[in-house]
Amino acid sequence: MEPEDDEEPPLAIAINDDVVVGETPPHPSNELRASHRPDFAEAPPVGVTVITGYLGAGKSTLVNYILNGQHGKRIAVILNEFGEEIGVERAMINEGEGGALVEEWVELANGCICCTVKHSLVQALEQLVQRKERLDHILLETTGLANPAPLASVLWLDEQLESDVRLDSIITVVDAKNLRYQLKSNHDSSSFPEAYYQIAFADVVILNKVDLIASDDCGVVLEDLEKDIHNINSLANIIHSVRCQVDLSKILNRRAYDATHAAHLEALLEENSTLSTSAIHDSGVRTLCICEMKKVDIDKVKMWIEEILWDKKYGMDIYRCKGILTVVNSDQLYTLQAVREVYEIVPTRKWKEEESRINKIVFIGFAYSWWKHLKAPWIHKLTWGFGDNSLGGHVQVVWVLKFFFIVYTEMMGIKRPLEEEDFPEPSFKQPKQLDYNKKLTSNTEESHLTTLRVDSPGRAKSIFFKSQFDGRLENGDICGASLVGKEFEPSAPLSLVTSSSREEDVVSGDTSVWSSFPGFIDFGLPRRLPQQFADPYISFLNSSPRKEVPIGPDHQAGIPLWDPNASRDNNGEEELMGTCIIPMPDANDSTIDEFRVGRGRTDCGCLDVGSMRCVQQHVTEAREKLRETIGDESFEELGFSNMGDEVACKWTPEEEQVFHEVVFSNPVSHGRKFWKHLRVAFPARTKRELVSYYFNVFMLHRRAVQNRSYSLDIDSDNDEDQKDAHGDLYRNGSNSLDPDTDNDDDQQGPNGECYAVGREEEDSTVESFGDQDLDTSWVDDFWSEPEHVSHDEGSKRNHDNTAGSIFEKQDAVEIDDRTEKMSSQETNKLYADHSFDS
Ligand SMILES: Nc1nc2c(ncn2[C@@H]2O[C@H](COP(=O)(O)OP(=O)(O)OP(=O)(O)O)[C@@H](O)[C@H]2O)c(=O)[nH]1
Repeated sequence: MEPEDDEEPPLAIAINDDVVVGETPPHPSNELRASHRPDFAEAPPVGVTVITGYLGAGKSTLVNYILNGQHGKRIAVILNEFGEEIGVERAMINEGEGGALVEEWVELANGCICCTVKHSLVQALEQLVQRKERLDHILLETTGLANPAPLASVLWLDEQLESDVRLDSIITVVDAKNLRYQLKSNHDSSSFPEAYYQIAFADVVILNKVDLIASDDCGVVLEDLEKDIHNINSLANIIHSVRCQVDLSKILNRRAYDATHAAHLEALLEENSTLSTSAIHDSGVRTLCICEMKKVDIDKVKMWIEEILWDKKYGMDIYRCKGILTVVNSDQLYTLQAVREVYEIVPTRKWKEEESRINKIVFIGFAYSWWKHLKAPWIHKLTWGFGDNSLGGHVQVVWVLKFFFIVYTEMMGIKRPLEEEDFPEPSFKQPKQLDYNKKLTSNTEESHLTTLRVDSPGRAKSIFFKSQFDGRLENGDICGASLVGKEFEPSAPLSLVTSSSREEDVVSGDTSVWSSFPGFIDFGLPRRLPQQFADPYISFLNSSPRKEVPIGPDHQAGIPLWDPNASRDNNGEEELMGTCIIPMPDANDSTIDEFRVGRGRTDCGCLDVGSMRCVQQHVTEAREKLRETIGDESFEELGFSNMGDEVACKWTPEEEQVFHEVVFSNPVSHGRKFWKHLRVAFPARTKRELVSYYFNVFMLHRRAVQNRSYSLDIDSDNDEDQKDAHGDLYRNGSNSLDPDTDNDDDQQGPNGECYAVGREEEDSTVESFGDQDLDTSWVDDFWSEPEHVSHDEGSKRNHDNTAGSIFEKQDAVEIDDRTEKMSSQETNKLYADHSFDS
């Protein structure tokens, strides 16, 4: 296992313009200490105002108001957005006429600031305060679904930051129109926990949108709302506002953490530390993001939005929607804003020349039924809303956790895009890789046209202390410099959407493949180019990476001897030996035979019985039946929605392609560890997601194909050739996607039917990992190359590997046998065991 803890964390943002390009920037934590910065040693700490509030309450309105205010302060803003909002937010931000100007845009697609990106937050702060001499204040706008507790703990309790940054105050913006509903729902059913905690932590509550309260009973309603707020937080100052136009002296430099407030905050933090994730996040909330390049007809969009918001036509309960639109016969950028059923579409400004005109709409709301609809044909209706009936590209549906974290400051006065030189020169050692790049690019260009995403909100894992946060995997480096210094060193093999050596290839890399990697900066900034493989053949010389498993009494669990006479009176572990815990069915019961496991389905009427499609259909039916039986809530809670092929929905086709490529390009026979490369290829994916995808989707698909393959159809020379997520053939080690005509029939059944590797699911699924952190460090040590599953006892119709790899084959059989026998429970246990080990 790599000594990750010793590594420097990836930089959040290359914000220090004093650093010469090419030089390693100084470690931020060193920079942070006043002793290392004699020039600024005396400078007072920079105040950080946390602006929080539920979805659509008016946080951005407040930020815009502050940035444009005549306060004379140089303000930096850190913005953590939820879902795929970056494009939307960025376009919507008023860059300030005479007010603050945006200097830098950075996205960290790592999760909710309150859950998973605290580490990145600290780094961003560290780097901001390095320029403290030009900075008076920092605003930190959270997502509408953030719990302020972890932020408060980072800003207030963190000793490292103490000297340079101080928590000035927590401002919570609430929506006067919707607050009642949110608090009542929280009271009745624990929905909207975020709204509750945001008020609980506030120093100031801005009771915004009072203009939306009917004027007749406005006074009474506001008084009641104030009572509600004070019931949650008696210390909060409440300010009424319309469009957050408040006296800024009541917002900035409050120095709220005097003795009284500090005690209050401390008590809250203490209380919060014991809360479970589900207590602080509404687990039903999802994000759906739709992108479309074509210009839209604004009337159709309005009709479509009204159907969604007002008629709830697609079963969605939308809490929040925002978007940018490019409209026919107009060069104006239109913004769409909706909070519950109130919406507006207004022209905001002219599209800039360098901007790519796009429609991008983000919906956030209660989610269960969305998924059903996403699979259903309403997608077509939905895109029909955009001008014409054709999709113009294929629709991707993915479930991903993605949040964006943007830092911009007013110091420079103009945007400073990253320099071309900030990005590493790629090395190109394998000409074949170039073909693959081209293929990937062309495959994905069309899919760039229409993108449909469903995002899931983050779940808090380590609530309080940043030391608990493992930023390595989840915390991708957005500027690339630090990754290049570590995982992307020239010799490090990396297989993903690799770059080519030519300039035009760099340009052609601007596809949705790139956009599926959150670790780059979108909107016109140069793409970070990952490095190529080292010589793939070199590791042929290495021995098998398989680890030795020690045996003997020192390493194995003790199993007591069977004693038929053991009585329950005995204490100790023997007492249950021989005692039937789960009653077994009566062997003489004839009805049991009917349902005997292993006989296959008796009720299947599919024409393509036994095909992967057939299996998938039955699994889906069983899943739906189970959902009906146990109810949606239990279904979600037990993790069934994160199990099996459902997991694939959280991945874009491009990501899946890269996943396959990475795994197959790092085969056991080459002594490679694909987990390591997966982590590099997917810096924003958690270990849990990687492992989950591997076991729930990748492995089951492979097994499905293998189970249906005939040994005679397989060219033994190409034993390691694999098909990727979309059925394209490529060869391990060579990274070639060149189809091998010898293997054209690899996936044909006895009657010549074709088995495409697609969205199928085998009869078994692997259980989800629940809400706990999955420590997959064992993956590095133990499960080095489980993908090498080439022999299948069960199907007797498998690859017949002949010459040249006997040693590998033995390994594979062992691994295969073990996975074959693993039930989902056992698999989970295996994860758990190894998490504990490591
Ligand atoms: N009528 C009315 N609308 C307001 C007021 N304040 C903000 N809005 C509108 O409410 C919508 C949401 O405002 P934002 O500032 O984007 O809300 P937010 O809290 O940043 O939203 P998220 O980023 O989704 O969390 C926008 O359409 C605003 O124009 C107000 O006082 N009255």
